[in-house]
Amino acid sequence: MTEVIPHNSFDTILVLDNGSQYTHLITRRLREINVYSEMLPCTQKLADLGWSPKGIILSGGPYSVYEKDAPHIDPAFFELGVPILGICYGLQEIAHRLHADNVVAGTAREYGHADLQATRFGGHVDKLFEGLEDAMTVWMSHGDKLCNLPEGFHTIGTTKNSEYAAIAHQTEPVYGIQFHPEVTHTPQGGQLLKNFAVGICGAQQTWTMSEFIGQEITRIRNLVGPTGQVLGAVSGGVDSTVAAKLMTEAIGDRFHAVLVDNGCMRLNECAVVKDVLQEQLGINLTVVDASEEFLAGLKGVHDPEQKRKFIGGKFIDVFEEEARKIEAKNAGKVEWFLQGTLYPDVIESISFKGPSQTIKTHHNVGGIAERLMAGHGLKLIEPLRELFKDEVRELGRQLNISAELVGRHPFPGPGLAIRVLGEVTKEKVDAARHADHIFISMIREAGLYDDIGQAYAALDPSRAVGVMGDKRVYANIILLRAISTKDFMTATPYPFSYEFLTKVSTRIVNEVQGVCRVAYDFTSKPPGTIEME
Ligand SMILES: Nc1ncnc2c1ncn2[C@@H]1O[C@H](COP(=O)(O)OP(=O)(O)OP(=O)(O)O)[C@@H](O)[C@H]1O
Ligand SMILES: O=c1[nH]c(=O)c2[nH+]cn([C@@H]3O[C@H](COP(=O)(O)O)[C@@H](O)[C@H]3O)c2[nH]1
Ligand SMILES: NC(=O)CC[C@H](N)C(=O)O
Ligand SMILES: [Mg+2]
Repeated sequence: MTEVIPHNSFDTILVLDNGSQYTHLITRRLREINVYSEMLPCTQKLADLGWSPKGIILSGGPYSVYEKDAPHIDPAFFELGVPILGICYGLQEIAHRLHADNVVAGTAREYGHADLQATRFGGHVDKLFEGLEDAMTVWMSHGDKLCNLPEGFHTIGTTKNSEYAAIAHQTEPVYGIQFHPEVTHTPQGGQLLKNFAVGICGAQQTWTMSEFIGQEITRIRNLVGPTGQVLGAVSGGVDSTVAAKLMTEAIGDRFHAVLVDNGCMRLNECAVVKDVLQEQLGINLTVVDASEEFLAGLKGVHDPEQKRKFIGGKFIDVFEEEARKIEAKNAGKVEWFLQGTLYPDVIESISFKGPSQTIKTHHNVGGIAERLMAGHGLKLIEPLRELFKDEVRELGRQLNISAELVGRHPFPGPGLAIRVLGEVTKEKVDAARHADHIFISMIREAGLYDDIGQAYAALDPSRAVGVMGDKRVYANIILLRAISTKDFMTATPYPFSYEFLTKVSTRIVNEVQGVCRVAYDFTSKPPGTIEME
């Protein structure tokens, strides 16, 4: 039986990655039009693929096709008979394989905006530009170019610098474009990709989260079998909650969720997560209060990396113990461990980084999985590994998870421990937690929450002098941080109004014990990071 995984049950466009920074965007753009797409490195052999793509896109890449060590696509893909679209390096690869002299280093590099003029020939050749205007704004990023029209092709588009900026084979569904349709700077790029995937490859636009739920539940049931038990760590964050709800839909109480209270959670967090996951979503959840163990172990530890190391290790200890308890209670072996891996993690681990560099292997959050897999022989189950974050959010909405939870700001596993600078004590965590609660509540009341990528209050244990009620005080400083970001890789400080920050500051100084100053962090990332430690 063919396994129920997306590329076996949805029409799939295969993207072969030649190392471009934008390859994942091709996959994104196709998914946005409900066409399922997967990315694999350009070193993929057709013989090892094991499934049938409806069409193939060859991405851009940093190499020059004529260089000695440049990567080349397995020729078998060209014999497969499915439509092929080459983008930038991909176009150059199509031209180069027909004749080595077809691609040369250009005299002028072309970066950024270019004006493309399309030419129509009739028949399938025109399908790539169907419905697009003849004069197109496109976005380029290349130094090499085609110096000859490859044999058997028509030129369907030219720019000032590139005589063969777009080509189509006269009889076969093979196309190549020098520009990047996947970036938003190519306004008609989305339509072009749709023309290729839907119009040329005939892919059905069936990739929706409601379709995915049904198929994924079937897949989980087949994988786990009629009696298998699955364990999963949940944080109350979006990914683990959505994954846990999906598991519960598939196998009910044979899925065991564990939330660890590490003593550094936000105000009422464990109670709220328990209420939402257990009472509202019907997830079989155990909350383990290990707060004292964590706080005891953090005593005297000042170094951020040592704090993280201790928390990560302790986390696994607590989790392993809980796994044994659950096994004892169920009088049966737990065979599976749930992990909320997302597609960007998968892409990160498989993208083509070049012949001389090793391709990074996929790493798991906190190492919980590795230790449980090694120690307990648990197998990994990753129901979100084909999904992007916005797809996970949509999946959450389809699974009736509240908009509030689905839109939650990320919260790091070590929690407030990395937001109390230096040594962590219960008093300092309490102060940071209280200030954080005031800040976030005021952000919500002001209607700003969904506009901000992430916000929190941290505690600087240095002391400053203040005067409160005519008395001299010598107390800690609260640091407020809020950022705007697309992907959490880069970020800018959120532009609150002066009035808003003043109000927050007044409340924190008045209400939080041991604090006499409030500062707002204006640092971007880079050079700052989002968390303090
Ligand atoms: N307090 C906790 N108890 C149990 N598991 C936890 C805890 N904190 C973190 N984890 C585990 O670590 C994983 C990594 O957290 P991560 O923040 O990447 O994802 P998330 O919390 O599910 O979602 P989000 O990215 O929206 O916060 C979680 O999915 C969960 O499995
Ligand atoms: O689960 C997590 N465990 C961690 O140890 C951790 N450290 C940082 N983060 C989150 O990652 C994003 C980027 O944070 P930085 O700019 O501080 O690296 C931000 O969203 C951070 O909150 C973590 N999440
Ligand atoms: N973006 C690309 O794919 C660039 C391809 C090739 N490295 C060039 O410079 O032309
Ligand atoms: Mg989280």
